[in-house]
Amino acid sequence: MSTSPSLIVKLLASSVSVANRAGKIVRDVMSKGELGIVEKGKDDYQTEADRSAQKCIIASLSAQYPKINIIGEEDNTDNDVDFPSDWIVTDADREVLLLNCPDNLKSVQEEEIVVWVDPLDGTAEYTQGFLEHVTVLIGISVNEKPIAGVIHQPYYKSIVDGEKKMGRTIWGFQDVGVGGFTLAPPPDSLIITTTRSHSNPLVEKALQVMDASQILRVGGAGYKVLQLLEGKASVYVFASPGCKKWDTCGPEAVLSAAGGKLTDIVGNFYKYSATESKPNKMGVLAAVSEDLHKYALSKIPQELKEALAKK
Ligand SMILES: Nc1ncnc2c1ncn2[C@@H]1O[C@H](COP(=O)(O)O)[C@@H](O)[C@H]1OP(=O)(O)O
Ligand SMILES: [Mg+2]
Ligand SMILES: [Mg+2]
Ligand SMILES: [Mg+2]
Repeated sequence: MSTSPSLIVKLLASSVSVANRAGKIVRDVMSKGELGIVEKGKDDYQTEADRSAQKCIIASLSAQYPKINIIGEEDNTDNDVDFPSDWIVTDADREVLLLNCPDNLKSVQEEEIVVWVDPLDGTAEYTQGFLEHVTVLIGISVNEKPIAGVIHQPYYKSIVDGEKKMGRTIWGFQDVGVGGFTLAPPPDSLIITTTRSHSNPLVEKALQVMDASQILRVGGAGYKVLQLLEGKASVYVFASPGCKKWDTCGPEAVLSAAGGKLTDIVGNFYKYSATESKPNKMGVLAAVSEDLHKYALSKIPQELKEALAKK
């Protein structure tokens, strides 16, 4: 007997489709060459791609799910100003629509959902030409927890049925699994992934204590979590307050659906209700397995935890 998909399954399927569209906007702005860079703060930029992709995502999801609380990174996006009608996406990914919803999420109502949107994660890298690091992030949370999420990579190149394809969309769903890529085991030696554009002495201290065989410095929270999922890195360490809820909600949902764990640097989970403060003040510690997360956490000295708490 077939039943109609639950609200959460539909929302995840819509998020996959709209992330694809937002990714095309990100590529189109870059090919036009007019980035329209605005400096929001120190080492903190916004481009026309961030603004437009956010309009596309929020307008599309709020048209279909009017009672969901959707929180996007960019706050000066003139949502009322006209934009192309093809930015409103009402398609839903067909494969995701076929997923079975876990019993505990079957009756979730729109009012109980908070969606965190990072229309372009890795803006610094986008403006500097490190396009592979760029992702579009959509995180779906219920009862403060990320339960499903999407990481779209607009510049991922592949060949599908003999044709070149640009972009891929990875999704994760609690108790269901992940899709859109092939999950790989962690590397044999300890490889850390961390920031390339927001480092400081505390970030460097946390890297030193890990005794890693290699440190990868790449942009974006989404891309670093992808590196964990694809076996390119073992642990993601960022002992600094710069990330916010929209940076981690989607990636955390995908990582935990794959059996991994993302917390702050002292091992506490972040909470994703709409009333939570936006900054992830205590940094990020993530790994593709509980064991690796535990190991990395055991390496962080007490002084470092205290120094970050004082920031
Ligand atoms: N100091 C900061 N100011 C603004 N955003 C930050 C800062 N540190 C981190 N971020 C956000 O977290 C993401 C991951 O950080 P990093 O690449 O440094 O590891 C960044 O791409 C950026 O998201 P965004 O590009 O969406 O603004
Ligand atoms: Mg930003
Ligand atoms: Mg971001
Ligand atoms: Mg962003």
